[in-house]
Amino acid sequence: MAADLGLEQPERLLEKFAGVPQTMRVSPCRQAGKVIGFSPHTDVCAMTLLLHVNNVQGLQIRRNDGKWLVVDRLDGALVISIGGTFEILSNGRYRSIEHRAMVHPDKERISVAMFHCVPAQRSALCQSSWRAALRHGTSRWATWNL
Ligand SMILES: O=C(O)CCC(=O)C(=O)O
Ligand SMILES: [Fe+2]
Repeated sequence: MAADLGLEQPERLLEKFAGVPQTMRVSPCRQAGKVIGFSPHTDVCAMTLLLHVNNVQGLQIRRNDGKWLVVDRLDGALVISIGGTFEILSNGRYRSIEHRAMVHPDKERISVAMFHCVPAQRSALCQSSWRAALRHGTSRWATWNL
């Protein structure tokens, strides 16, 4: 992805978007068909790595036709999603997908995410950089300094 974005120093991507881990536990609910664990959203960070820890499926992504598609759980596999930061920095070349997570009627659901984000204290500067990225396209990203 870094190469595709035309970065002169692809390894700098790792430095800029440090990972913040978070564990999510969603309690079972008998009325699972009527409630949502995580409401529809797109992640704001650059990239999310998600691991479904126990054997309880629940993640769904919204397809272009508006229908929800179940993301099958694969043992030990990470689900990697693009966040809004990357969508902006790539001028929409990489799209942040809308997703949600459903609850299970009788099993707790546990997932662990690593959100790769711009550090919060730098966000004001980032917002002006995003605007620059939008104006000038991805080539500006190569010289984007935090
Ligand atoms: O637990 C999941 O499957 C998704 C969680 C999620 O979308 C999030 O925390 O942003
Ligand atoms: Fe999410």
